[in-house]
Amino acid sequence: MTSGGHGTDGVERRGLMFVLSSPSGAGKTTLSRLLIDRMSGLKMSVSATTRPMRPGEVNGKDYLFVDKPRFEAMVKGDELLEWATVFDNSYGTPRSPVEAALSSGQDVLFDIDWQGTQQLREKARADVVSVFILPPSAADLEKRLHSRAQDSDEVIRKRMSRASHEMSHWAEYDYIVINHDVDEAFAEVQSILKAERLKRERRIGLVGFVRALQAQLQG
Ligand SMILES: Nc1nc2c(ncn2[C@@H]2O[C@H](COP(=O)(O)OP(=O)(O)O)[C@@H](O)[C@H]2O)c(=O)[nH]1
Ligand SMILES: Nc1ncnc2c1ncn2[C@@H]1O[C@H](COP(=O)(O)OP(=O)(O)O)[C@@H](O)[C@H]1O
Repeated sequence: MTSGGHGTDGVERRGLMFVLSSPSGAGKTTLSRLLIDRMSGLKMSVSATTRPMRPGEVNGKDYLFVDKPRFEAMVKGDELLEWATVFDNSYGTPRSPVEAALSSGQDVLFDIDWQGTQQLREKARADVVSVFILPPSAADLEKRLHSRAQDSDEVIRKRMSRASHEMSHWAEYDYIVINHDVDEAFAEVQSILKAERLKRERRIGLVGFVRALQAQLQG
Protein backbone atom coordinates (compact mmCIF):
# COMPACT_ATOMS: atom_id res chain seq x y z
CA MET A 1 0.00 0.00 0.00
CA THR A 2 2.87 2.36 0.72
CA SER A 3 5.65 3.69 -1.39
CA GLY A 4 8.65 5.65 -0.30
CA GLY A 5 9.27 9.06 1.16
CA HIS A 6 12.48 10.38 2.61
CA GLY A 7 13.55 10.31 6.23
CA THR A 8 15.21 13.32 7.85
CA ASP A 9 18.58 11.84 6.88
CA GLY A 10 17.60 11.57 3.22
CA VAL A 11 17.27 7.78 3.07
CA GLU A 12 14.11 6.64 1.29
CA ARG A 13 11.58 5.06 3.67
CA ARG A 14 8.22 3.29 3.58
CA GLY A 15 5.44 5.34 5.18
CA LEU A 16 3.84 3.96 8.33
CA MET A 17 0.36 3.98 9.82
CA PHE A 18 0.59 5.19 13.42
CA VAL A 19 -2.48 4.23 15.45
CA LEU A 20 -3.51 5.61 18.85
CA SER A 21 -6.39 3.89 20.68
CA SER A 22 -7.71 4.19 24.22
CA PRO A 23 -10.89 4.21 26.23
CA SER A 24 -12.75 7.47 25.69
CA GLY A 25 -11.23 10.28 27.76
CA ALA A 26 -7.75 8.76 28.23
CA GLY A 27 -6.13 11.40 26.04
CA LYS A 28 -5.86 10.24 22.38
CA THR A 29 -7.14 13.49 20.90
CA THR A 30 -4.81 15.59 23.07
CA LEU A 31 -1.78 13.46 22.16
CA SER A 32 -2.74 13.34 18.47
CA ARG A 33 -2.93 17.14 18.27
CA LEU A 34 0.49 17.47 19.89
CA LEU A 35 1.98 14.94 17.48
CA ILE A 36 0.55 16.69 14.43
CA ASP A 37 1.78 20.09 15.70
CA ARG A 38 5.26 18.95 16.62
CA MET A 39 6.23 16.15 14.24
CA SER A 40 6.90 16.79 10.58
CA GLY A 41 5.93 14.29 7.91
CA LEU A 42 2.83 13.16 9.81
CA LYS A 43 -0.71 13.66 8.57
CA MET A 44 -3.90 13.08 10.58
CA SER A 45 -6.47 10.73 9.10
CA VAL A 46 -9.81 12.54 9.43
CA SER A 47 -12.54 9.94 10.07
CA ALA A 48 -16.10 10.06 8.85
CA THR A 49 -18.71 9.68 11.58
CA THR A 50 -22.46 9.72 12.10
CA ARG A 51 -22.07 11.01 15.69
CA PRO A 52 -23.32 14.55 16.40
CA MET A 53 -20.74 17.32 16.33
CA ARG A 54 -19.46 18.47 19.76
CA PRO A 55 -19.15 22.15 20.61
CA GLY A 56 -15.90 23.43 19.18
CA GLU A 57 -15.47 20.63 16.65
CA VAL A 58 -14.92 21.60 13.03
CA ASN A 59 -16.40 19.61 10.14
CA GLY A 60 -13.62 18.32 7.89
CA LYS A 61 -10.96 18.90 10.55
CA ASP A 62 -11.98 16.88 13.62
CA TYR A 63 -14.30 14.58 11.71
CA LEU A 64 -16.24 14.46 8.49
CA PHE A 65 -19.75 14.62 9.95
CA VAL A 66 -22.10 12.66 7.71
CA ASP A 67 -25.62 11.27 7.98
CA LYS A 68 -26.39 7.55 8.04
CA PRO A 69 -27.30 7.20 4.32
CA ARG A 70 -24.04 8.93 3.32
CA PHE A 71 -22.03 6.66 5.64
CA GLU A 72 -23.74 3.58 4.20
CA ALA A 73 -22.95 4.80 0.69
CA MET A 74 -19.29 5.18 1.67
CA VAL A 75 -19.26 1.59 2.96
CA LYS A 76 -20.98 0.25 -0.18
CA GLY A 77 -18.70 2.25 -2.47
CA ASP A 78 -15.60 0.80 -0.73
CA GLU A 79 -14.54 4.35 0.17
CA LEU A 80 -13.49 3.33 3.70
CA LEU A 81 -10.26 1.58 4.64
CA GLU A 82 -11.93 0.34 7.83
CA TRP A 83 -15.06 1.14 9.77
CA ALA A 84 -16.81 0.20 12.99
CA THR A 85 -19.74 0.98 15.22
CA VAL A 86 -18.76 2.64 18.51
CA PHE A 87 -21.23 4.02 21.08
CA ASP A 88 -24.15 3.47 18.65
CA ASN A 89 -22.50 5.61 15.96
CA SER A 90 -20.57 4.64 12.85
CA TYR A 91 -16.96 5.71 12.39
CA GLY A 92 -14.71 5.00 9.41
CA THR A 93 -11.45 5.98 7.74
CA PRO A 94 -11.75 7.44 4.22
CA ARG A 95 -9.36 5.46 2.06
CA SER A 96 -8.12 7.94 -0.55
CA PRO A 97 -6.52 10.60 1.72
CA VAL A 98 -4.58 7.85 3.52
CA GLU A 99 -3.33 6.34 0.27
CA ALA A 100 -2.40 9.77 -1.09
CA ALA A 101 -0.45 10.69 2.06
CA LEU A 102 1.42 7.39 2.20
CA SER A 103 2.34 7.50 -1.46
CA SER A 104 3.64 11.05 -1.09
CA GLY A 105 5.96 9.77 1.62
CA GLN A 106 4.07 10.96 4.71
CA ASP A 107 3.18 8.88 7.75
CA VAL A 108 -0.47 8.82 8.77
CA LEU A 109 -1.83 9.15 12.31
CA PHE A 110 -5.09 7.38 13.21
CA ASP A 111 -7.30 7.93 16.28
CA ILE A 112 -9.41 4.79 15.90
CA ASP A 113 -10.73 2.03 18.15
CA TRP A 114 -9.55 -1.59 18.50
CA GLN A 115 -11.94 -2.83 15.79
CA GLY A 116 -10.49 -0.43 13.23
CA THR A 117 -6.94 -1.24 14.34
CA GLN A 118 -7.59 -4.95 13.75
CA GLN A 119 -8.84 -4.19 10.23
CA LEU A 120 -5.78 -2.05 9.41
CA ARG A 121 -3.49 -4.80 10.70
CA GLU A 122 -5.22 -7.34 8.45
CA LYS A 123 -4.63 -5.07 5.46
CA ALA A 124 -1.13 -3.81 6.09
CA ARG A 125 0.46 -5.55 9.10
CA ALA A 126 4.02 -4.47 8.37
CA ASP A 127 3.09 -0.82 8.05
CA VAL A 128 0.93 -0.50 11.18
CA VAL A 129 2.41 0.67 14.49
CA SER A 130 -0.16 0.70 17.28
CA VAL A 131 -0.14 2.41 20.67
CA PHE A 132 -2.72 1.91 23.40
CA ILE A 133 -3.13 4.80 25.84
CA LEU A 134 -4.24 3.96 29.39
CA PRO A 135 -5.53 6.42 31.99
CA PRO A 136 -3.71 6.37 35.36
CA SER A 137 -6.95 5.41 37.18
CA ALA A 138 -10.71 5.09 36.71
CA ALA A 139 -11.21 8.22 38.82
CA ASP A 140 -8.89 10.20 36.51
CA LEU A 141 -10.71 8.88 33.46
CA GLU A 142 -14.06 10.03 34.82
CA LYS A 143 -12.62 13.40 35.84
CA ARG A 144 -11.23 13.89 32.33
CA LEU A 145 -14.53 13.02 30.68
CA HIS A 146 -16.26 15.61 32.89
CA SER A 147 -13.50 18.22 32.47
CA ARG A 148 -13.81 18.01 28.70
CA ALA A 149 -17.34 19.28 29.35
CA GLN A 150 -18.58 18.22 25.95
CA ASP A 151 -20.79 15.24 26.68
CA SER A 152 -23.93 14.87 28.76
CA ASP A 153 -23.85 12.88 32.03
CA GLU A 154 -25.71 10.10 30.23
CA VAL A 155 -23.09 9.94 27.44
CA ILE A 156 -20.28 10.02 30.03
CA ARG A 157 -21.90 7.11 31.93
CA LYS A 158 -22.03 5.11 28.69
CA ARG A 159 -18.38 5.86 27.93
CA MET A 160 -17.29 4.88 31.45
CA SER A 161 -19.21 1.61 31.23
CA ARG A 162 -17.54 0.83 27.86
CA ALA A 163 -14.05 1.68 29.14
CA SER A 164 -13.32 -1.72 30.63
CA HIS A 165 -14.36 -3.49 27.41
CA GLU A 166 -12.22 -1.12 25.31
CA MET A 167 -9.30 -1.69 27.65
CA SER A 168 -9.53 -5.47 27.32
CA HIS A 169 -7.87 -5.09 23.90
CA TRP A 170 -4.67 -3.53 25.26
CA ALA A 171 -2.60 -6.67 24.67
CA GLU A 172 -3.18 -6.51 20.89
CA TYR A 173 -1.14 -3.29 20.68
CA ASP A 174 2.58 -2.88 20.01
CA TYR A 175 3.12 -0.25 22.74
CA ILE A 176 1.32 0.83 25.91
CA VAL A 177 1.56 4.38 27.27
CA ILE A 178 0.03 5.41 30.60
CA ASN A 179 -1.09 9.02 30.35
CA HIS A 180 -0.32 10.45 33.82
CA ASP A 181 1.23 13.66 32.65
CA VAL A 182 0.56 14.97 29.13
CA ASP A 183 4.14 16.09 28.47
CA GLU A 184 5.58 12.76 29.58
CA ALA A 185 3.02 10.74 27.61
CA PHE A 186 3.70 12.89 24.56
CA ALA A 187 7.47 12.35 24.88
CA GLU A 188 6.88 8.59 25.04
CA VAL A 189 4.60 8.51 22.00
CA GLN A 190 7.04 10.73 20.09
CA SER A 191 9.94 8.38 20.93
CA ILE A 192 7.96 5.43 19.60
CA LEU A 193 7.34 7.19 16.29
CA LYS A 194 10.96 8.30 15.99
CA ALA A 195 12.27 4.78 16.65
CA GLU A 196 9.76 3.14 14.31
CA ARG A 197 10.82 5.52 11.53
CA LEU A 198 14.37 4.20 11.89
CA LYS A 199 13.43 0.50 11.59
CA ARG A 200 15.65 -1.18 9.03
CA GLU A 201 12.85 -2.88 7.09
CA ARG A 202 11.10 0.46 6.49
CA ARG A 203 14.23 2.13 5.18
CA ILE A 204 14.03 0.88 1.63
CA GLY A 205 16.76 3.25 0.48
CA LEU A 206 19.40 1.79 2.80
CA VAL A 207 20.77 -0.79 0.35
CA GLY A 208 21.59 1.93 -2.17
CA PHE A 209 22.90 4.24 0.55
CA VAL A 210 25.23 1.59 1.97
CA ARG A 211 26.42 0.59 -1.55
CA ALA A 212 27.26 4.20 -2.28
CA LEU A 213 29.14 4.45 1.03
CA GLN A 214 31.08 1.28 0.19
CA ALA A 215 31.90 2.62 -3.27
CA GLN A 216 33.23 5.81 -1.69
CA LEU A 217 35.37 3.75 0.70
CA GLN A 218 36.74 1.59 -2.11
CA GLY A 219 37.28 4.47 -4.50
N1 LIG B 1 -12.79 2.11 13.87
C1 LIG B 1 -12.79 3.43 13.95
N2 LIG B 1 -12.90 4.03 15.15
C2 LIG B 1 -12.89 5.38 15.18
C3 LIG B 1 -12.75 6.18 14.02
N3 LIG B 1 -12.77 7.48 14.38
C4 LIG B 1 -12.89 7.50 15.71
N4 LIG B 1 -12.96 6.25 16.22
C5 LIG B 1 -13.09 5.83 17.62
O1 LIG B 1 -14.40 6.04 18.06
C6 LIG B 1 -14.38 6.24 19.48
C7 LIG B 1 -15.25 7.42 19.85
O2 LIG B 1 -14.70 8.61 19.35
P1 LIG B 1 -15.28 10.01 19.77
O3 LIG B 1 -16.77 9.99 19.60
O4 LIG B 1 -14.54 11.09 19.06
O5 LIG B 1 -15.03 10.07 21.32
P2 LIG B 1 -13.67 10.28 22.17
O6 LIG B 1 -12.80 9.08 21.95
O7 LIG B 1 -14.17 10.36 23.57
O8 LIG B 1 -13.02 11.55 21.71
C8 LIG B 1 -12.91 6.39 19.86
O9 LIG B 1 -12.47 5.15 20.40
C9 LIG B 1 -12.22 6.66 18.55
O10 LIG B 1 -10.88 6.22 18.55
C10 LIG B 1 -12.62 5.49 12.76
O11 LIG B 1 -12.51 6.07 11.68
N5 LIG B 1 -12.66 4.14 12.80
N1 LIG C 1 -2.45 13.71 31.22
C1 LIG C 1 -3.59 14.40 31.38
N2 LIG C 1 -3.85 14.97 32.58
C2 LIG C 1 -5.01 15.66 32.77
N3 LIG C 1 -5.95 15.87 31.83
C3 LIG C 1 -5.73 15.31 30.61
C4 LIG C 1 -4.55 14.55 30.32
N4 LIG C 1 -4.62 14.14 29.03
C5 LIG C 1 -5.79 14.61 28.53
N5 LIG C 1 -6.46 15.32 29.47
C6 LIG C 1 -7.78 15.97 29.36
O1 LIG C 1 -8.75 14.93 29.44
C7 LIG C 1 -9.85 15.19 28.56
C8 LIG C 1 -10.03 14.01 27.60
O2 LIG C 1 -8.91 13.96 26.71
P1 LIG C 1 -9.06 13.65 25.14
O3 LIG C 1 -7.71 13.88 24.54
O4 LIG C 1 -10.24 14.38 24.59
O5 LIG C 1 -9.37 12.08 25.23
P2 LIG C 1 -9.85 11.00 24.14
O6 LIG C 1 -9.57 11.60 22.78
O7 LIG C 1 -9.04 9.78 24.41
O8 LIG C 1 -11.30 10.78 24.39
C9 LIG C 1 -9.55 16.51 27.86
O9 LIG C 1 -10.23 17.55 28.54
C10 LIG C 1 -8.03 16.65 28.01
O10 LIG C 1 -7.64 18.00 28.04
